[in-house]
Amino acid sequence: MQHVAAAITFVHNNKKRRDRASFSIQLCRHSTFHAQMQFVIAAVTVAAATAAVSAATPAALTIFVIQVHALVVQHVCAFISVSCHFHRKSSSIVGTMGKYAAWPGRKFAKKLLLIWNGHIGKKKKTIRVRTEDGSPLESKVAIMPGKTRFGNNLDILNFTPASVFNFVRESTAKAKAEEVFQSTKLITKNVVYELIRPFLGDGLLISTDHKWHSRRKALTPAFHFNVLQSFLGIFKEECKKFLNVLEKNLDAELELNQVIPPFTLNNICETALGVKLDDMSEGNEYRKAIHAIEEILIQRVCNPLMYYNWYFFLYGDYRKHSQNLRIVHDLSSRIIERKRQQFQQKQLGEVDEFGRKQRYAMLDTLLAAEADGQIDHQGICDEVNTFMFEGYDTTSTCLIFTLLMLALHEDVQNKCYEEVESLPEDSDDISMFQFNKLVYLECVIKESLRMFPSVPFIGRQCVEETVVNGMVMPKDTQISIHIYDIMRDPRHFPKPDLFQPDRFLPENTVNRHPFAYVPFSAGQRNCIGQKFAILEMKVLLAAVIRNFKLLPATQLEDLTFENGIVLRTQENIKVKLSKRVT
Ligand code: HEM
Repeated sequence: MQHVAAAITFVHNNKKRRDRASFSIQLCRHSTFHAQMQFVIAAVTVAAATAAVSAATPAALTIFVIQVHALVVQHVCAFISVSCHFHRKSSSIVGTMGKYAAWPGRKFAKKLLLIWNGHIGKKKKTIRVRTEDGSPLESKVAIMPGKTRFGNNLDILNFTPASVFNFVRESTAKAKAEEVFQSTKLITKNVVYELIRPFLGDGLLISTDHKWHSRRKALTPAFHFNVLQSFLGIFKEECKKFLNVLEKNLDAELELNQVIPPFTLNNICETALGVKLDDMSEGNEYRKAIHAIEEILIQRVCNPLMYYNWYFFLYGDYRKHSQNLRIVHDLSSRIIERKRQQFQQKQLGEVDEFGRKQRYAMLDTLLAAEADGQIDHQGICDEVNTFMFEGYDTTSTCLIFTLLMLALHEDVQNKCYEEVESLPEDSDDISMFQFNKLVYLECVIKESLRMFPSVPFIGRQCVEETVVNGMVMPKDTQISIHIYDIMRDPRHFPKPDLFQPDRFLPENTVNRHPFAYVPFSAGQRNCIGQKFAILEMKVLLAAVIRNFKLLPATQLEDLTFENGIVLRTQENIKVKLSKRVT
């Protein structure tokens, strides 16, 4: 039986859970005992809070989350939504309540508010996002109108992974995203990333400040052209295995979500980490665990009360989360151990036999840094987890969508076929240079990433007061950047919902704004693995197109998009294959 549980949620927007908290009310459907427990807790808190709010002045209602959406400013057509957590601090409510000393529930409500807002009363000033020139905020940004007197908090009732995706998209407005990308102050990730921290630790994706700077500097050479070139043989070998899988699925409907991920996981493990996965079951278990972790993450995003670790521990899927974390962390530990043994046997030198400075793959680089005392074991684990995840799921997603689009657009597929036909017959003879010259295939990958970016939304937060787009954003303001919508802006990509790889032909990109196309993000925190990804995908796509004709089995209209760590669809994506006769 389904229960409707009302939960008052309090989303803190800084680590210390201090002021500028956002406050939202959410109803969630559950059928478990936990839901009943939530209901009891929630019923009490709702009653107390409602009483507190109605007892206080209407000004008290200013505790709420407003999604502030920046309007267009000047020439850039990026989209950005700045989720500014507006409120008047709980302390002001408590203060206002002083006038209602006679109200019997006052003490209880005050206590509740104090619990919610840990360090209440330390600062008396309310800090809000404001415009630099003093004009009304609405003149600079689009503020999502709330449907109730609680602002837009109640508008997110019954969130699901699919509705989160749509809500985030609807709340988008035009503004300059380049200021966010370019800002040296805005390199810290926002509160949502804290939910991935148990999985990825303080690796390159999540870390910030000095740690991020030094790791990024150390790891950049591990993705140098020469290193990538040394990976080519591995990509080709894995590709041969993949083609064998396809051979077995001729004329049947092929579920891309099943066959692509093992290919990209093997690739990242064998190249960047330098370790071959022992058997298929090792990889399967890892992928299943990642999926489970992602599902739990989304549950937490859908119910902000779950942001609290204690609440998640008591009422969330904490145990399932821990079990799956153990699986992924065990695999990465085994990988590090295997590599460490190899590393100790063959200490890596500073220069090669020709006296040139050697460049190492990613895990070798980290082990060398460990030997120099620059990183500890935990640091290596965090980076390995980050690279395994980032390097596998993102490229899988892109390959799945690219193969789907090729199946749906026969003309595009034929043009790609013409291009790849010119490559040497034996794939072992194809050089990196020849892969780089597959210009049209690259346009196809880019167009697919434009329409279906593997990472649709990213986030930042202000660690100090920051001015962006004429808005003064106080410390802890949460910012989400809508990569998905940036790249569907008709001013830069006319008819954005049409798949047109020609948009990326060199002659058509000359005047495009540098921040109009950002599937790998932009600025300092852009993707370190983008060249790796493009090369890996080209190797696979060229081989598939040369050997098979792709036919549609899934239509775009069949798909329901969902929010995940990467872009997800509720349905598996399928294509059909027929062997090309040469
Ligand atoms: C189609 C493939 C890929 C896409 C679309 C993609 C996209 C992105 C995006 C949008 C970011 C910024 C994330 C943020 O700001 O929160 C990012 C960061 C990152 N990506 Fe990728 N990525 C891809 C492939 C890869 C691969 C293959 C690797 C590793 C080999 C990788 C490793 C990373 C890392 C470590 C970061 C964090 C970089 C930093 O903050 O310094 N990515 N990626």
